[in-house]
Amino acid sequence: MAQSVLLTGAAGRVGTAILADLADEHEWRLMDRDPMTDDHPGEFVVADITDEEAVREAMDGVDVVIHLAGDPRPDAPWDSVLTNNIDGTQTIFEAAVDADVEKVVFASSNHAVGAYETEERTPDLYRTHDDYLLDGTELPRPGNLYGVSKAAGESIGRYYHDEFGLSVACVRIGNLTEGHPPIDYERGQAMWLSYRDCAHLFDRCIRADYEFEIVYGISDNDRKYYSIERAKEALGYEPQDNSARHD
Ligand SMILES: NC(=O)C1=CN([C@@H]2O[C@H](COP(=O)(O)OP(=O)(O)OC[C@H]3O[C@@H](n4cnc5c(N)ncnc54)[C@H](O)[C@@H]3O)[C@@H](O)[C@H]2O)C=CC1
Ligand SMILES: O=C1O[C@H](COP(=O)(O)O)[C@@H](O)[C@H](O)[C@H]1O
Repeated sequence: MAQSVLLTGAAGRVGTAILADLADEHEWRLMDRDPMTDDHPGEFVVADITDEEAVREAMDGVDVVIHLAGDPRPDAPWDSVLTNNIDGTQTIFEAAVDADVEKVVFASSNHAVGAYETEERTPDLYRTHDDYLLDGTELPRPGNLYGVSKAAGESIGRYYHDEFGLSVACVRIGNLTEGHPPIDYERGQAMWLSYRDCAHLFDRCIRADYEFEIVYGISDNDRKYYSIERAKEALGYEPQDNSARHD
């Protein structure tokens, strides 16, 4: 069934991948601090996610929030991730509870667990012969302040689930690259997420029933150190792409 979905950070790369395949699948309300120049479905709200009043207005009548807005730079400074990724995310969750939203899907990141990639484990970790696998049950282990902000976002989601019963899915997105896996970048190839698998995974997050989930958002790459089993089991994720099938 089509859902009414608020998509924050709609003008960015992940938002673009989602809307490319799902524009006609749901009723969209899009939010970003930058206006969107391309054609887009639904209403577009130009607002910052730290603007509580604007967020509350945008949340009215919404079933599901996909929360992408934030500073995506792995080297982002603390003041930016504190404002955009941590404070902004808390504002979104608080407003979602007050608006009786059913589900919030949070764009987490591989960088929430980046420090598992120790010197001893890499680069073997990025290759098919290595069987080391993170499955989403491990503790966060960020390798930068951006990763800290994503781990904080997951904890904020856990709190709003436990305290208020909101359904929450945290997707630890790998490396979203359009058309083909990253070139000459083993780490990126192991965590590649194609545009169509990205759209499909977020569609499953909109449609599936769950309580609180942390899943990895990558394609079905031969080389992988993130398990996609939980995304398959809990959400019905069926990826079609694999970085090993590209040159
Ligand atoms: N692209 C990727 O491979 C990955 C992305 N992610 C996460 O997915 C989300 C989306 O990332 P991308 O689309 O790649 O980034 P992007 O930079 O292309 O898009 C982010 C969008 O959010 C908006 N935004 C940022 N701060 C905002 C604020 N305070 N209020 C309103 N809008 C704001 C920006 O204007 C931008 O349009 C981010 O949270 C990022 O951390 C996580 C892992 C990998
Ligand atoms: O969280 C993110 O991760 C991807 C992949 O990380 P990288 O350090 O291997 O580039 C990154 O491209 C994206 O910008 C970021 O938001």
